[in-house]
Amino acid sequence: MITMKDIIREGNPTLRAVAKEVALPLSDEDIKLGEEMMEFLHNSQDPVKAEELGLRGGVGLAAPQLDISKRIIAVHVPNGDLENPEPTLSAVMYNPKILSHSVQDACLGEGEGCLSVDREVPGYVVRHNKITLSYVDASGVKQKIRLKNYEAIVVQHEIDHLNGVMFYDHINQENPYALKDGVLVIE
Ligand SMILES: Cc1nc(NNC(=O)[C@H](CC2CCCC2)CN(O)CO)c(F)c(N2CCN3CCOC[C@@H]3C2)n1
Ligand code: NI
Repeated sequence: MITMKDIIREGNPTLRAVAKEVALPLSDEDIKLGEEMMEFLHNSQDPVKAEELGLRGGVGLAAPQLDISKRIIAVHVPNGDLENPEPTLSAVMYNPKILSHSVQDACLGEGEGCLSVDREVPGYVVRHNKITLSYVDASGVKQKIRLKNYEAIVVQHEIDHLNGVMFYDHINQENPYALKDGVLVIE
């Protein structure tokens, strides 16, 4: 089971490497890894388990954060409306690829954090508001989906990890809260 000790922190060169595509058909090992990554997200969002296991909350995780330089991400984005238990997006994605994106940009009003970064880095992380994404799912089926707003932000943060990009690479050094016209701030 994945816990915080398995997550590498900034300074580890794997976080700055470009991860390799996984071979198809998916190996049992890669399928098992994806399952463990998703289990981590579920545990991290369960107050009792997160407390028990000392987990920081997570809505996404990328294999390089486990020192595994493979193009695998897991995302589990709960529904904003806590009454509705259905997550808005829950998937393990192999070889995810952004095919196209909106001109419109967006950022989280709260900024971003990262399980591999043990410090607050304030500022807006400007990303694409909408993306069209292809990936291979855990059953080995090629998927093509469109995401927007919060779900699109989460997936872009994870895909950045596959390319050695950290969220703070996007923050404007002069003025971390500088915003060009038309950037959607997602609260
Ligand atoms: C936005 C948010 N980021 C949390 N952490 N950071 C992460 O997930 C990093 C990835 C996210 C940072 C910004 C975009 C992607 C992990 N990253 O480093 C992987 O590369 C949260 F934990 C969180 N939520 C809201 C939903 N809540 C449901 C109940 O359980 C607690 C949970 C907390 N929202
Ligand atoms: Ni991260």
